[in-house]
Amino acid sequence: MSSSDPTVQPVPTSVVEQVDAADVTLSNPKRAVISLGSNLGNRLETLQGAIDALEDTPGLRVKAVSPVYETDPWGVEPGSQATYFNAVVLIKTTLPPSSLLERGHAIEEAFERVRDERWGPRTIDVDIVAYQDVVSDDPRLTLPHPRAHERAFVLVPWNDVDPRAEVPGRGTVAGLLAAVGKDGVRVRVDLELRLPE
Ligand SMILES: Nc1ncnc2c1ncn2[C@@H]1O[C@H](COP(=O)(O)OP(=O)(O)OP(=O)(O)O)[C@@H](O)[C@H]1O
Ligand SMILES: Nc1nc2c(c(=O)[nH]1)N=C(CO)CN2
Repeated sequence: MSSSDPTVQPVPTSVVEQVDAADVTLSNPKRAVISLGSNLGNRLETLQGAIDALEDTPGLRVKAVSPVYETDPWGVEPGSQATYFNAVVLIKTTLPPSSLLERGHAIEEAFERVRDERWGPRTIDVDIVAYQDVVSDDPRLTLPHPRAHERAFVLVPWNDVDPRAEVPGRGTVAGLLAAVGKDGVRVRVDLELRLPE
């Protein structure tokens, strides 16, 4: 169609600007790091289900999945809860952080997670560990996750999938891991999570 076609209305500049802005967002996905944990029910199946649900999210692609770790429950009386399976996934997404958190909550609900006690047992926990280099102290979504830097069950699998990673404002994952140690975090080489196709 030629630009002189009299049936074509000119597109207002404001619309062109909006479409261009949306295109930039779509072609400019952001990196984020998600921690998954489960210590109730079929832990491996639930972790895989959460990964598949993340991949099924419009505007989100799972780029890497860590090995599975069996980990001692952190933050509670030793022996008071079953061990966790933990993993970390790297994603690229055009969703803003708030929508990513919402999606994480929806996945937790789909796996019938109940919230009755702090750090209580759960079928699935979906934590946003980091979103690009965003730093925010908003209690609804604190970035990076306020306890990620002290949790070996996050740092060990994160280091596997991105050995050069940094926790914004805290230092390198490798350095933090050297300080925290790997106690209570055991790789399960007999198990595997699939990267969705
Ligand atoms: N980075 C984050 N990732 C996930 N939730 C967050 C984050 N920052 C703040 N929150 C808020 O924390 C609230 C409680 O989250 P949740 O019940 O998963 O905590 P928890 O897993 O028991 O403990 P922890 O936060 O120590 O992992 C969520 O409703 C959410 O709004
Ligand atoms: N090992 C382990 N401990 C935890 C975990 C977890 O995923 N793994 N999650 C918690 C709350 O987010 C509290 N404690």
